[in-house]
Amino acid sequence: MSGLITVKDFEDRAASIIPKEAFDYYQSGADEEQTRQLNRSSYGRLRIRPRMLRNVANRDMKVKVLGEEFSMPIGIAPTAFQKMAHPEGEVANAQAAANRKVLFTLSTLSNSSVEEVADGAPKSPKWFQLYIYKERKLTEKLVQRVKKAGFKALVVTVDSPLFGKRRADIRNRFTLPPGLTAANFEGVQATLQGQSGSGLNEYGEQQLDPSLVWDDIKWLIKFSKLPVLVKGVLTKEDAEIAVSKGVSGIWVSNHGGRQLDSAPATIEALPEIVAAVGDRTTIIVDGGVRNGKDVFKALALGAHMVMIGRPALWGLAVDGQKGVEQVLDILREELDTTMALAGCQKVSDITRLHVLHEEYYTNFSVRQTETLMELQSKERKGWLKGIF
Ligand SMILES: Cc1cc2nc3c(=O)[nH]c(=O)nc-3n(C[C@H](O)[C@H](O)[C@H](O)COP(=O)(O)O)c2cc1C
Ligand SMILES: CCCCCCC(=O)C(=O)O
Repeated sequence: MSGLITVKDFEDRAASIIPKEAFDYYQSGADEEQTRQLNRSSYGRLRIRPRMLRNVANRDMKVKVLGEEFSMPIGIAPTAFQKMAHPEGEVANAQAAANRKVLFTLSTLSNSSVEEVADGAPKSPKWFQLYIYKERKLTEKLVQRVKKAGFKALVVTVDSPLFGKRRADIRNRFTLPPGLTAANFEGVQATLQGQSGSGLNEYGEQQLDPSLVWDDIKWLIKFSKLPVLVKGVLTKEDAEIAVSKGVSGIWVSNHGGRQLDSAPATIEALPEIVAAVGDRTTIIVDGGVRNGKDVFKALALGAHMVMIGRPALWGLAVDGQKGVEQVLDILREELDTTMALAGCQKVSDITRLHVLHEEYYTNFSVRQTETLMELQSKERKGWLKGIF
């Protein structure tokens, strides 16, 4: 597609293609959308400290996460109901990920079933995002199917005992368009009603289990025998508990600002989590990532992999599988440029010292000079006291 050179270009084009009700569902955050906006603006407050003369002639973005190699540290986060963006939905998104050798995560609430995605994109490196249902047998059956279909890990979303109030969905009485279902289920679990407000809120209250506690994660690890990551962690306390229960990774997320409004931006929450458990487990982050500089900043603050949610939906809406590939290519090229200009040849060259909060430059003081010196000795391990 010509003329589309940024993720924002894809978003604007998608807005003119997708029906309003679906675009509102994809775009919206909870309540006043403070957290959704903060996810973006917080990246803008971070500065990259570039290093010079580092021989960046040959650059390499490959990373290994949970033993699997990916072509770059950018993957696709789970988003529900992708056939509202394009008739090929999740299969096209997963195939784009396979073609670019990046991680794809399928939502429990997909319009294509786990089997359809596994058959349609057999080479896609894929994880499965799990919502735990009140009817536990339903979850158990689904996990068995996920394993059989070849998904490599489970990502349990822990920020959704119920769904945040997305005002546009309430006003639109959001429900799935005719012909689309939650394809992993049959019967009542496959449909959304939207009787008195948003069908999502009604469905969540009826179906999902709000009584979950950390021991349920232990149960899932034992029962599934798959690596389990927890998605939606925003504090070092929860990160510590998660690691003590045996998870294989922490996915720092505020659900794209769609759950608790006033929660911190994920790039603000990341440093305390990295400082607490970053040397013991895999750290993934998502939320507001829209260009290669954002990815670089998240890696500098200690993430091992950075995920995109809405940008893949915009790519899908604009041109199906090819559109997602183009969005991934834009981000890859931008990260590559950022690495070169910041003096990094490979991902492991990106260190904690490559990123500082704007206050370091705009509000310079002795205290902050000391902080920088402290940082120099700790490199990636420490988090920036007094600046965040
Ligand atoms: C339309 C939409 C649907 C989503 N569906 C799910 C879902 O089914 N499960 C889940 O864990 N997170 C879901 N998320 C959250 C994403 O996985 C991810 O955390 C978020 O989109 C990242 O922020 P970004 O969109 O700014 O990149 C959804 C987000 C959006 C925008
Ligand atoms: C329970 C039906 C709602 C699907 C929610 C998918 C999701 O996580 C979202 O943010 O939307």
